[in-house]
Formats: sequence, structure tokens, C-alpha cells
Amino acid sequence: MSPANGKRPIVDVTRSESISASHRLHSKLLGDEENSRIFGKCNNPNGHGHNYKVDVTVRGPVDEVTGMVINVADLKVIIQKVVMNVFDHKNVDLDVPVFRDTNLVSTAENIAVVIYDDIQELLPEGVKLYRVRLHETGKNVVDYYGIRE
Ligand SMILES: Nc1nc2c(c(=O)[nH]1)N=C([C@H](O)[C@H](O)COP(=O)(O)OP(=O)(O)OP(=O)(O)O)CN2
Ligand SMILES: [Zn+2]
Repeated sequence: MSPANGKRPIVDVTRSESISASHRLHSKLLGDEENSRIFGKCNNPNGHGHNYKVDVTVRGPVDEVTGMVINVADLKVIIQKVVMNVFDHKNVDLDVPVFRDTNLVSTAENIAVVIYDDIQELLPEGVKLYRVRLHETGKNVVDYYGIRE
């Protein structure tokens, strides 16, 4: 393959994993009534579970020698550490330190941000994390691209 204009193609590589976890939508910054009003059935003290799907996408140039942006075997190890070991078969609010020990509510948005930040730290130099997509249910999906304002 001869690269067009001598430039290496930029390709997105996605690895997906599934996790089962329970949680409750509840803000430590609010009283019980306000929590119930805002989060409704999702504020039930017994909590509820989801079969989440996480899609982790890295974007980068295809290496001329290996033909890869990143070896998915390496991405798999990172996702195992950051996603599976931390969230799978856990109660997000009680078992995941960043939710247990802070005021973060265990929404899909916040879980996606936590996963993004933790994966980014473990990626090899030069590999950019493009997006973390979290499917909370078959109908609810959030995307995080690492943008903060
Ligand atoms: N912006 C957000 N809104 C809501 C979140 C969230 O993470 N971010 N989460 C919830 C609940 O945790 C849960 O995901 C909602 O479950 P449910 O209503 O059962 O799911 P569906 O919308 O897929 O199912 P319906 O059949 O439409 O009820 C709530 N809001
Ligand atoms: Zn939920």
C-alpha cells in the first residue's frame, strides 16, 4: 500500500466490552425529596441493574510496519483493568471508589467520563483516545470525547 500524498491514514479502532452493574441515581448534595423528584424510580433505595456496553475508540495513524493503530490485545488489557475489574458485577455507588468517595452521581455520563480519564492515562504515547461510548440500556447511550469547558 502506498500512502496517498505520503501521509499515513488515520483510522479509528474500537473495542467493545459488556459489564453488569447496579446503581442508584442519588445526589449526596440533595435531600431525599429533591432526589426523589429529580431521579424518580431510579432513586429507589434498593437500586437497579444494567447490562452496560462500553465502546472504546482510539484514533491514530496506521503504523507502516505493524499495520495497526494500536494492538487490540493491548487495548483489551487496558479495558480489563479500567472497566471490567472496576465495574463488572459491582455496585457502582458502593464499590467504585470514585463514586463512593465523592459527590459524583452514577449516571451514564459520569461513568463514561471516569472510564475515559482512566483509559487515557494507560494508553501508549502517541495513541489518542477518541471516544468512550456507554450504552446504559438499549435505548440510552452517552458519548464522551474528553472535552471539558
Ligand atoms: N441523563 C441521564 N438520564 C438518566 C440516566 C442517566 O444515566 N443519564 N439514567 C437513568 C436510569 O439509571 C436508567 O438508565 C433509566 O432506566 P430506564 O428508564 O429503565 O431505561 P430506558 O429509558 O431504556 O427504558 P424505558 O423503557 O424507556 O423506561 C435515568 N435517566
Ligand atoms: Zn440506571
